Amino acid sequence: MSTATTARIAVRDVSRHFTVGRERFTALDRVTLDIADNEFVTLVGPSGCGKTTLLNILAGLDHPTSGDALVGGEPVRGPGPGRGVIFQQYALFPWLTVRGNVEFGLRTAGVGRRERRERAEHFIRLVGLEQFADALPKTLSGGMKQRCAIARAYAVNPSILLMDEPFGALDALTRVRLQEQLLDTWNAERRTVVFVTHDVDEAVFLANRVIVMAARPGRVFATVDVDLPHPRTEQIRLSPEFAALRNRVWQAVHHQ
Ligand SMILES: Nc1ncnc2c1ncn2[C@@H]1O[C@H](COP(=O)(O)OP(=O)(O)OP(=O)(O)O)[C@@H](O)[C@H]1O
Repeated sequence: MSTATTARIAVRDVSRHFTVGRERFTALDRVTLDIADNEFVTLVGPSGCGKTTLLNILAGLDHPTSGDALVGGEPVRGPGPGRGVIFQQYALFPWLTVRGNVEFGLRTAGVGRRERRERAEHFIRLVGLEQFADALPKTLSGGMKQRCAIARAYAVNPSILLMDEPFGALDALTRVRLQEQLLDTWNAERRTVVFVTHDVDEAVFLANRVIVMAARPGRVFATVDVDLPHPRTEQIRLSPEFAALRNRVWQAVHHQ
């Protein structure tokens, strides 16, 4: 399978209104932003600022009321294989093993048996689940299920990964491990990643750029470039540079 080369995202003046009863509610108000090929961007902001709405629009699961969401210069009209989506709930098929889950998308894409097997093995190894390739989801921990979901999303070779609070339901330690593993995976096989989180530390640790959103109406409030080196180790997490960036993002989120 080839990887799409057009993973550039352009959001142009996107607004999204919802009508509830007689009330018209502005979930997104003229959001404009550009995300480059292979960039890792995190979206952070208070509850209700439109993070999920924006991600859904990029996924093609929702549409702007006005404005355009473009991927590789083309308007997003619906979901597509070039964009993999990972949600907070694991969304694995309970009757399929880890390998079966990772192979599933490849089968739908018409990939032959042998290549399917090879690609699944590769991504299962990349997320460190090789010992559990034949296990069913119910026998896995939350963190392992989420690693399986990441392997499954990666396997179909999307050029863009859209992740909505994927580690939100996990304990702090598992969360930190998965952040490191996600970055290892991203360093090994670059993708454009848009990652929604409530967690300021997570937003800074993962990103090349943090986009801070504000609510009522949902909009881009601030952008913070994260120039911390890779690999991002525990040492980086404990560094004064990390603390300074974290404080900037924290201020932007909490003193809007
Ligand atoms: N289908 C819908 N119908 C009506 N209102 C909606 C709908 N979807 C979202 N909204 C509203 O739009 C606003 C933005 O919601 P969204 O889920 O995008 O925010 P969020 O920043 O992801 O929030 P959270 O961090 O709590 O998940 C919220 O006020 C929400 O109530």
